[in-house]
Amino acid sequence: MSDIPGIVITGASGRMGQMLIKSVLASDKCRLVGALVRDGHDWQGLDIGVAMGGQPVDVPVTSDPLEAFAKAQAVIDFTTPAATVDFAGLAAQARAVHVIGTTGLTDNDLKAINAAARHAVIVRAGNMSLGVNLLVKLTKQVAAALDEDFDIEVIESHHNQKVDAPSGTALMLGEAAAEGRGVSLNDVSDSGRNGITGARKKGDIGFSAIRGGDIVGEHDVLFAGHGERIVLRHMATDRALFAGGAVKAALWGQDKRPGEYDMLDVLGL
Ligand SMILES: NC(=O)c1ccc[n+]([C@@H]2O[C@H](COP(=O)([O-])OP(=O)(O)OC[C@H]3O[C@@H](n4cnc5c(N)ncnc54)[C@H](O)[C@@H]3O)[C@@H](O)[C@H]2O)c1
Ligand SMILES: O=C(O)C1=N[C@H](C(=O)O)CCC1
Repeated sequence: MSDIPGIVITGASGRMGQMLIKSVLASDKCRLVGALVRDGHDWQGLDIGVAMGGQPVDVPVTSDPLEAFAKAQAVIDFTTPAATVDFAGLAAQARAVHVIGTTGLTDNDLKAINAAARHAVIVRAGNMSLGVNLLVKLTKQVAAALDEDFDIEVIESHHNQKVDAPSGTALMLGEAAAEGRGVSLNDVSDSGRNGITGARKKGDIGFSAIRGGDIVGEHDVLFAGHGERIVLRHMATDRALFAGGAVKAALWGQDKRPGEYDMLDVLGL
């Protein structure tokens, strides 16, 4: 029995799942103890190393979350909102740190996750990269320094398989801009413009989503004034960035009290 934390990766066959498996296997600070896929997936029962086209790593793929989480000190979860809500309850039952990267969560999903965080540590962020979390801080600072003569627009680009919009990152940036301005994002958010929309409403925070090809994730926060524009930009070119942040969060959470945390907590920003 090793004393470094054992980690389960959910959605193991997904884009982020596979990247997370590689990150955990490459780390000497944690070990892989489980790889979870949807029930009926053809990887079930295979060794995860072999399923991913490499050497065996002695971790069979399972579709039983209870069995997998019982062996884990942390669960890293980049799946779908419905799966993540289920996993939040089960990870809390197992007293495992639950790192949530899943985006597209509704207010009801967030309530369920918040309830699970009464019993266990949950770290949730729409983006686990250092760069984006720094951008969140900068966005709040710039929004606080400028008045409503500067229109704020968040523009995001992602690959053509992404299912939610605006992206989790865009919403984090929009929340930060709204906080800087001292308003609630719900009151000023404007996304999905189409048709005769009328002139832009002063004070609104706009969102635009581009989907195409294999774009990993790009975000601009535009502050457009009269005669000048400020653009804060982050461009991700490698998903390893998100996986590295998630593993860091799983380790950080090991000695924390139950509650809901984010990457600003983990990174000390
Ligand atoms: N927070 C971040 O830094 C960050 C970074 C990248 C992606 N994401 C988010 O992570 C999520 C996944 O992204 P992706 O590109 O890997 O998607 P993906 O579709 O490639 O992977 C999702 C995987 O989850 C699996 N899954 C669904 N329900 C499941 C269940 N009940 N049990 C086990 N597995 C289940 C699917 O089979 C799939 O393999 C999205 O919400 C995305 O926006 C967040
Ligand atoms: O590929 C995705 O999906 C991504 N999702 C996150 C988001 O919604 O912001 C982070 C970037 C990649």
